[in-house]
Amino acid sequence: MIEFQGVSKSFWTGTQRKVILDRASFRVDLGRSLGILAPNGAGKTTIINMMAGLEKPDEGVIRKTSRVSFPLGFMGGVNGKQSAKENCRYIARLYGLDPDYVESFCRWVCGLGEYFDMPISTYSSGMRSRFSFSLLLSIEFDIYLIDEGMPAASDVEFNRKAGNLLKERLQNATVVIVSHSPQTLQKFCDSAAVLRNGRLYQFDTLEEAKRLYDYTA
Ligand SMILES: Nc1ncnc2c1ncn2[C@@H]1O[C@H](COP(=O)(O)OP(=O)(O)OP(=O)(O)O)[C@@H](O)[C@H]1O
Repeated sequence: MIEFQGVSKSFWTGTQRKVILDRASFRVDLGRSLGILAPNGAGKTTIINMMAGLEKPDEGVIRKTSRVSFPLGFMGGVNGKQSAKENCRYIARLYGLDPDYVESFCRWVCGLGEYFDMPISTYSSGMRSRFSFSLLLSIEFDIYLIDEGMPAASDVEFNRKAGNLLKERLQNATVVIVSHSPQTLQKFCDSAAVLRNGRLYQFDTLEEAKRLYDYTA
């Protein structure tokens, strides 16, 4: 479970305050995947980062009682001077997992060939996405955080393999996915919310969320 209690977050732009959340309270329960709809710049990435613990609220409390993933595509914990092999073995140790297992799983999923043993700084953005996706899938979390705005991998074979693995993983896990597109959320979510004017409006169905989203778009 992830619970936001009276959480506020805003940024000062130099001329005005950009409000992302204004004393918002909501929770994400295990087994009930949540899709958050919001237009560009509304604060989707900021909310995902707060759930991951990468960004702090200005006020309020964020409580977590489950294993929550880093956001899909997050490369902050990866050392660009080292190879995918070295990085995934290191991260496996941080999570108390078997480095041999994590290495062979990632090597198989991301399909980078000899680049898996070369420094990450030599990868294209698509190759980085493939590596970070495989790393996320190699670790079992209760709640997976997905920001649809992150750079995507364009390799068809990889997308098929990773998509199937993600679907399998989500049978026993919960996902929080943020997107500006209702179609993306349809595939994953049991409930939906709309982020608007600092508030998160939660709905039982995506249809209801879409109505508010379309109305305010
Ligand atoms: N550190 C910061 N300082 C100032 N403004 C920021 C900062 N981080 C984010 N913002 C602003 O807060 C708003 C929300 O940013 P965020 O990246 O969370 O939006 P988003 O909904 O994910 O956008 P997109 O759909 O374009 O990915 C934007 O207007 C952004 O410019």
